[in-house]
Amino acid sequence: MTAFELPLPPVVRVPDFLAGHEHRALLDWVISAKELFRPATITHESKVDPTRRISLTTAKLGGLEPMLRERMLDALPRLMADTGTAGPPPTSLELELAAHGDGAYFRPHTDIQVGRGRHPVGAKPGEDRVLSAVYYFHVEPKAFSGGELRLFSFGPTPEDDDNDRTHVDVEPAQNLLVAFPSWAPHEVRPVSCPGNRFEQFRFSLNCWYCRTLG
Ligand SMILES: O=C(O)CCC(=O)C(=O)O
Ligand SMILES: [Fe+2]
Repeated sequence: MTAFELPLPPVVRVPDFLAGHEHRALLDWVISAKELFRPATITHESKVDPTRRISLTTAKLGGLEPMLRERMLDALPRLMADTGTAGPPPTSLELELAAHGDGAYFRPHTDIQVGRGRHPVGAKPGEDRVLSAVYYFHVEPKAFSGGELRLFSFGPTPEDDDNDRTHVDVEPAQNLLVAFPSWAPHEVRPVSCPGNRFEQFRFSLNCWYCRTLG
């Protein structure tokens, strides 16, 4: 039973984000670029820690990078408005591809450091992440289950499964863009992908909109 209904961070969903041919080109490219993916490190720590995160990532987007940057910049005014993000617009973008296979997950975390001893973790020196956006795509028929993006209510980042903590789950649906403030605690729920074939993984494009914070 949920003891308290705590406020959730704002989350924006943009269905059918890319045009059909753009979505297909990205999927084809990622499948062909399997060798570029490496075990993911924890956000701005250079170590791989499978107790906290199991997934594959690459910052290499090939020839699709200019198109993807343009789409993400086009979406920015709507994402800022709908998440209630005030202040000057972000000054740079950080892009990364992720592939979650069988048994993959990313335990609860925030995409920027918060609290004592924090330092900026944005794309350029001094910049911080302001908004986090994730674009989901996969082959049809979909071969994985789970992998929901779980956003938690305000409060400390949960250490472990905390079923009492108010949360909202977003299904990583085909061609969906989701955005939320980078300070919001969230996780990727465990993925099941029988056969563990790379082309059937849960694919995503992570985008962080960055600027210096006052
Ligand atoms: O793939 C997702 O749904 C979120 C990924 C994430 O939280 C991250 O890479 O920081
Ligand atoms: Fe994250």
